[in-house]
Amino acid sequence: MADETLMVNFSAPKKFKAYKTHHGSFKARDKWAQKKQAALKRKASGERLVSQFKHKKPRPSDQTWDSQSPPLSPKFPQNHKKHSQSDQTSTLKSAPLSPKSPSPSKQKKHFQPDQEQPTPVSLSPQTHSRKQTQGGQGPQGKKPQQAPDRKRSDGGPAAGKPAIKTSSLFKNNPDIPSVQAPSVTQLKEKVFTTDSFAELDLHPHLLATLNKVLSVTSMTSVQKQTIPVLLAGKDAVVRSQTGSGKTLAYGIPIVQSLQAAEPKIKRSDGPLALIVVPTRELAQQSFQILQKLLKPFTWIVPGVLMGGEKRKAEKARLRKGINILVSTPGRLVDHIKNTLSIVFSSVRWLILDEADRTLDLGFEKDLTVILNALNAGGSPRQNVLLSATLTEGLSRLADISMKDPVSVHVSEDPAGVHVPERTGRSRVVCEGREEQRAEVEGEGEVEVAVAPVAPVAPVAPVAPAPACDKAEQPERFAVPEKLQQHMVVVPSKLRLVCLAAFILARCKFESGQKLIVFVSSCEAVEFLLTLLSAVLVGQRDAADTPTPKKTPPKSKGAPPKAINFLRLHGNMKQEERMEVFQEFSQCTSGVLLCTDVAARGLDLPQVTWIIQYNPPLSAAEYVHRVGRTARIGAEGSSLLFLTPAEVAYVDVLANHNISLSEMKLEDILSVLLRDERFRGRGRWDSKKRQAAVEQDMRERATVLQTDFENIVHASEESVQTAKKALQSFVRAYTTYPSGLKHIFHLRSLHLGHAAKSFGLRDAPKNLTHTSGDSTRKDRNKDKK
Ligand SMILES: Nc1ncnc2c1ncn2[C@@H]1O[C@H](COP(=O)(O)OP(=O)(O)OP(=O)(O)O)[C@@H](O)[C@H]1O
Repeated sequence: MADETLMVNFSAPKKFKAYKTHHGSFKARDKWAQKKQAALKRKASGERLVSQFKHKKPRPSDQTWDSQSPPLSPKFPQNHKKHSQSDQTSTLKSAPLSPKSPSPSKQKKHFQPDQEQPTPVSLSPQTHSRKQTQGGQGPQGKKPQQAPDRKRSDGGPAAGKPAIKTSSLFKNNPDIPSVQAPSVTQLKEKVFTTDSFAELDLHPHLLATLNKVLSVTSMTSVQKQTIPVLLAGKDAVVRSQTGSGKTLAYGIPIVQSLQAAEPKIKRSDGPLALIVVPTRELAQQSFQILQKLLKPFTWIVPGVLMGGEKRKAEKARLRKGINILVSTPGRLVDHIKNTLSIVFSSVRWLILDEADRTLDLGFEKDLTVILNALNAGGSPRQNVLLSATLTEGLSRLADISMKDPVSVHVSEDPAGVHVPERTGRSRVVCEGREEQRAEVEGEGEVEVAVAPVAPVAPVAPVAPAPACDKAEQPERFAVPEKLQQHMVVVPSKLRLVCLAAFILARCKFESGQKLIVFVSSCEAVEFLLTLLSAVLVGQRDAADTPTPKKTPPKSKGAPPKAINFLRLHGNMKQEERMEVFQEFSQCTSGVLLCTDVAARGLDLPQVTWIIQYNPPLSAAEYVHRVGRTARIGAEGSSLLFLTPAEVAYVDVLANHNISLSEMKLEDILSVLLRDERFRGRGRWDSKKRQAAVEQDMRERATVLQTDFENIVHASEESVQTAKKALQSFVRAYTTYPSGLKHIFHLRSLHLGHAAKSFGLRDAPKNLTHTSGDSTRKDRNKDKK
């Protein structure tokens, strides 16, 4: 939908569309990846990007680059154009990181020559860029002059080393505002109770399965409140925080009731319980839990239907009979319309897990079809809606499909009762219904042949929640008690290096860290996967020591600490999605780059950090994303990236009782001081002064950014891929709901700076968009 509102003219070569990495890991299956791997190998052998000159003695003439000097790789001629000094190269020293950093003039003062002023990274287009030192042909196709190796032998600012062409990363950035996080009373939910499952009147085999197979003994709060209600045959609307055990809260009563059914259930009875979930991974996960619960009750057959699987095989399984059916909405509708053997006359249970998401995803029409088909079946049934963020909009669904539902709100501070105390700049901002991010479930392949369904008691289409009334009190959401929530304000240009530095800090200098990074589009996920893998993974000259002087001689055979990058998004093939899901579930450390396809319901063990590289479309989605960590009473942390223009989002979250503490950009970037791969040419390591340390850090950040840019600009294809990723980011930026447009608006997006965070040296000239009207029209159309 939003696609149509953008008229972006990137003409990426068609063949490039086929470039994908495999299994989410970085594997060279395509040309671009091969090139990047080649670059990686060069680095791995200690050559960095100046390998060709490693053994050549630097000469004074090597210090400069002139028009006679061709660039260094035959692959790069077209990229070797000179960039204007103002926007492409600069000294690092003059730009403040934030208002708190020394002002340019102050910094200058710090770095007087008599105070060992650092050698400025050259501004001059006559100096060698890291790329320029790679060898190859110049603009005029002439041979390069010899360039010295930028590796130092003495630990000092190597005389004879090339200057590094630096991007103006720290210049012309908007000021970082000081963040006055409003004080918020967070809603609390006690996860566990002291009550055992044995107190419920469950079948002994079910009880034994809970204890032995699922290793659970005490009930969680939501289980204690929900299971008796459902066992009593009532409908329920269940809201409790992420990772609090909602799956068992509905799974146990279903299994308990079906195993006791008389006459004994047969496969041929068809579906008796239907569980609808918004994503395939969640469908698979819920199915696996039900399989475990059903271990002692072999006559009850569970099954799963989801987009991406073979319909024929699913039809065959439906024909044989499935008693507890888990499905994504799109695929279920597909079968309702096309599979004769799907019969709902016996359905006694309808569970809508992540019920609000199922509506948000634009599945309301699907849900109407499902409800009509169930009603046509005519059997009385229990209906249960569950989510950590059930909102008012869901009550309409409850009206349609439920009978006097019992409301289970685990929070100690039920919404509407307590008005949290706030100070600061809080303001009420209500999010309207979310725009659908088209890729999310990847169910687009569902072909629905319009076969007539004859509903006995047709239900009206489930209406989406109307746009929030400004005066309405926003929903208060509970987040896990042991979740440490952080935010960092990062100017656009520095986003990529900040993300990379954060990943390095967690995955290279700490162990056992499992990170999930949320990104706003599939293309950006793919792009980041390739780029981060190429730059951060497996460089053998990496030194993990804090100071260069202590750098050990290159260790023979000591493997570099590899970072396991994976990715998950809706444009992936189904098998790949499942493999990645399993792999990330089982690994003990790694980074999962993903879209919101992984935001809901997934129970991935031991995730330590959630990074929201792009802010979510709503506070509810924020809650679900961070809820992938700190589950079931465990500890976990989250980090939200905001640009200076987006800082007001902190207030929006505060209005939903979500409170964040600020991390400083400098603190995140400071990890680069420990990584010698990104060492610049200054002798900052020998100095203790704060200004020198900061200068060193900036230089290293620039080296890192230059690595990214070199990889992106290694070929026209990779430039096009970066542009496509940027384009997808811009498109996603248009999908923030109107209630958040004052924070996330294209007008406040600096394209040139955003381009930098995609490793592009310039803002693409042909990227245009019609930001306002048509986007709005689309959104209104969507609301009708
Ligand atoms: N009573 C219990 N004791 C210990 N662990 C439990 C208990 N109940 C559930 N768990 C575990 O807690 C984890 C989270 O459960 P579940 O995925 O059902 O949470 P949820 O509330 O549905 O989360 P979300 O809102 O994110 O979907 C799972 O690993 C599950 O095995």
